[in-house]
Amino acid sequence: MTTSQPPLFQTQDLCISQQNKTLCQQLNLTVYPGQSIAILGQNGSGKSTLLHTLQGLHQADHGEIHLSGQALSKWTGRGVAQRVGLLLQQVKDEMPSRVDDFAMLGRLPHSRFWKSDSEQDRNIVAKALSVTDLSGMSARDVESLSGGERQRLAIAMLLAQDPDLYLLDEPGNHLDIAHQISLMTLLHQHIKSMAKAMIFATHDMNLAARFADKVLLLNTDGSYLFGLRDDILSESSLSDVYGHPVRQAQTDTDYPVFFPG
Ligand SMILES: Nc1ncnc2c1ncn2[C@@H]1O[C@H](COP(=O)(O)OP(=O)(O)OP(=O)(O)O)[C@@H](O)[C@H]1O
Repeated sequence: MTTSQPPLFQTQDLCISQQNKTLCQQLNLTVYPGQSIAILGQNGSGKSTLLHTLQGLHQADHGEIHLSGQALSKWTGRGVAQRVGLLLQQVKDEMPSRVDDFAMLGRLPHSRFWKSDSEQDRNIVAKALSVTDLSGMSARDVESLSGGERQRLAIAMLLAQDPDLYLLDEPGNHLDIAHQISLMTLLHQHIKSMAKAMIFATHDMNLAARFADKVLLLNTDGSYLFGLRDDILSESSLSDVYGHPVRQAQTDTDYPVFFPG
């Protein structure tokens, strides 16, 4: 991780609400290339709404969002789609489509409408399907996939999109532990080696502890804690944010491990 480069992404005094319910007050986030940020908070605390706001899908009440030094509102939709990718928590019902054609949709922000898929596009999609363990299913219909396979396909499409900033809403949803760890490791290594960044919302304290450099704890009143993982994650801060006791396990891992008390 380097902080000598300019930030990839920044929010200044961001305030977000839904139907008059305050979700985020005066949020100041700075994300540098190579950084991984986890968002933790109770159900309904605003994790998904925040991710949607960071991609421009939800309008903030107040504050600024900057992507690569320019206000998000100044980028074209295509410019945002080339730079920011969002993994939704719930994938809407897909149209009937082959798995590889569906993953190819990730290349849309980079393609010219009068050109068909290039060999480079096809190679990128083939690689995305391979690393998500879907190569053997590329000719299958999306509708025939299991929940975990659909989640891997959504991640494959995102990898094909190749954004600078990955916004991931519950990336571990539906995944068995082997795929959870392998895909989070893959994304983590990818953003480190390619100077990209990711912000992921999760209910898994241990995915956050293992894969985040920084953590945002969102409280239900819109207040928050944000900082380096080891400054933020503790038995008391997690117990406070969840309203339930959380204990830290004694382990020899280089990341903390927590469990509900
Ligand atoms: N379109 C909407 N209209 C009205 N209220 C909404 C809408 N979308 C979200 N909300 C409300 O905003 C609050 C935050 O929702 P959000 O989905 O961002 O929370 P979350 O932290 O991601 O929750 P979870 O952990 O359950 O996924 C919730 O109270 C939710 O009911």
